This record gives sequence, C-alpha cells and structure tokens, in this order.
Amino acid sequence: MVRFAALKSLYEVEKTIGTGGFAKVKLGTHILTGEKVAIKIMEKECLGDDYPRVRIELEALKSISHHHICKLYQVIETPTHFFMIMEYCSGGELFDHIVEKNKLSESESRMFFRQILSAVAYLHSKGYVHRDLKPENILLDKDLNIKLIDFGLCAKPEGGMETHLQTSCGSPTYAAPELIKGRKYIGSEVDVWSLGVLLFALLCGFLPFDCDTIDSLYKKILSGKYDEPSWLSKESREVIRRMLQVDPSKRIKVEDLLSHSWMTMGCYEPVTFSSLHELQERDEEVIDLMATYYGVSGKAMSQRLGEWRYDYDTATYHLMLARKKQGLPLKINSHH
Ligand SMILES: [NH3+]CCCOc1cc(-c2cn[nH]c2)ccc1C(=O)Nc1ccccc1
Repeated sequence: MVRFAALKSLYEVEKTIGTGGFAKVKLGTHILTGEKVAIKIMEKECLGDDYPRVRIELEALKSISHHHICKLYQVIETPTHFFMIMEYCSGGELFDHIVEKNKLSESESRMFFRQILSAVAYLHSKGYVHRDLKPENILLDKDLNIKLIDFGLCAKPEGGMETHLQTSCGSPTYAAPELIKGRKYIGSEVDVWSLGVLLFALLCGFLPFDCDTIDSLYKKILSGKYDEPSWLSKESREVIRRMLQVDPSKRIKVEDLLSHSWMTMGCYEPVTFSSLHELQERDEEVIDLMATYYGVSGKAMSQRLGEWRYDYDTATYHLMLARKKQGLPLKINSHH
C-alpha cells in the first residue's frame, strides 16, 4: 500500500477506482467522519503538457457547486503531487451502465439525460463550457444520480459565452463538426452536439459516428449523417436531430432543450438547473459540532468555513452535511 505523507491521519487510502491519462483515482475514507471519498492523485513530474488541465479543473471546481457535478471537497498540493479529494460516486461510470444494459429504455434515458442537461445548463449559466462530455465522464452515485467529472478541458471564455474558442480538444467521437474542422466555435454549441451524441448512445447502445479510422470518422461527423434505428421513437429521433445539426446556427440551444417536449414527456416539468447546494443555507448544527470539536466559537468556525479554503475543514463540513442529509448520526471520530 503506497503511503502519501500529505494524507496521513486525514484520509485512509484504499483501492484504485479509476485511472485516466495523467491521474489515478483511489477510494479513500475521511477519518474524522468515516465517510468515503474519491482521491484523484496526480504526480507533477508526470503531468507534462497536462499540467494546465489540472489548474483549469481546480479553478473551475472551486467556483461551481451543483448536485449533478462531482463535488470537490479538498485540494492538497505538495512539491511532487496534487491530491483532489472529491465526492465518491459508488455507481461507477454511466458508460458501464449502458454497456451492462446494452441500451436504456426511453424513460431511463430521459431520467439520466435530464440530470446531465441540468448540470450542463448550470455550467453554461456560470460561464463555463465542458468540451469533453461523454459517458466515461459521467458517474453515478449510489442512488443512480448523475455526477459530471473531468473539467480539465473546460473553458471559461473571457468575453462571455458568445466568444469564439479555437482549441481543438475532447474526444473526436463526441466532437462537433466545427471543432474538428479547426474552425472558431462557440463552446455552448459544441456541448450541445456532444449531448446529442450522448443521448443517441443512451437510447441506442451504440454511437452515431463510429469508424475504425480517424479520417472516416471525421468525414462521417462532417456529413452529419448517421443511421437512426427503426425502433427509435419519432420524438427521440427529432430531439437528437435538433442537437446533431452540422450547422451550429441551426443547432438547438440549451435553453430550448430544457423545455423540449422530449424532456417533459411523461408529465415532467421543464428541466431546471439552479443548484441545490447554492440554495443551501449554512448548517448551524454541523458548524456547532465542528466548533465544539476544535474548541472555538460557532462564529469563529462559521467565519473560517466561509472562506472556502478547500482544506480539511471544508471537507469535514461537506461530509457531515452529506451524512445529515442521509439521516445518519453526526459524529466526529475524536480518538484515532
Ligand atoms: N473516466 C473516469 C475515470 C475515473 O475518474 C474519476 C473518478 C472520480 C470518482 C470516482 N468516484 N467518485 C468520484 C472522480 C474524478 C475522476 C477524474 O477526474 N478522472 C480523470 C479525469 C481526467 C484525467 C484523468 C482522470
């Protein structure tokens, strides 16, 4: 078991639950509360050109907080490593859920897609674009709620959401035509294209544009032509077609997707995107428990937490809040 001095007496580190190019994600336990967390570990010397992605993700995750975005609790930086302590999503990747069930029913697809759309609409409302939306970057918690991850390629265009971006990034399979053409593009429009590919994958269990060579994949995406399975409902084909428009100016906008008839079928309300976390008042009971544990006043504790330092106290506060929401007894393991 590899030991990380920086995590000593704060977190227990357990098995590896995921790896991406430059990061390893391990299951961990937050010692003070006993709650599970995901610890994303990055070795600085292995980052190379991916180093900027870490800074981008850290800055993004520190300024957003939404119930369908994997929460960042704590950041620990040492001379050799970054550690990101995050919300644990025990349901794994949406990708594996689709593979396991071969394809999802229209109603299950709608349940998941509405949550993904809520996260993306929230992101856009905060001036961010994700740019790498795909089932591998969508996790499920134990209640099968969607949690978006991997903000390493996200962007917060300086001049606002209408500013053109240029960087070509993300996975080609989910990338919009204007992006793979290397043209200037509007971030929110490329996210809508990826959402279209995603919804197709949920409903069909395979990808609309999938070829064995990059060149034929690009040709197919630029053509915008894909096979619609005959068993796909009329409404599903229509909403997918509105997202998979090669001409970005003809592509449906996120705000119109929120109230689209496919989203509200089954007497659903239009998709909302305000964050349950941001609406949340400060929890005095948790603050008082922490204040007592640290032997400081409630006011001092509240002051300290209000600075959102993403330190151990930030993690302890959020994890105790999560326990309270599950109806679990609030405890602080003093002896250890
Ligand atoms: N495809 C996802 C592999 C697992 O990755 C994660 C899992 C969790 C997770 C697992 N349970 N709860 C949260 C949280 C974050 C990540 C993540 O950011 N991975 C990653 C992204 C870019 C490059 C390298 C790795």
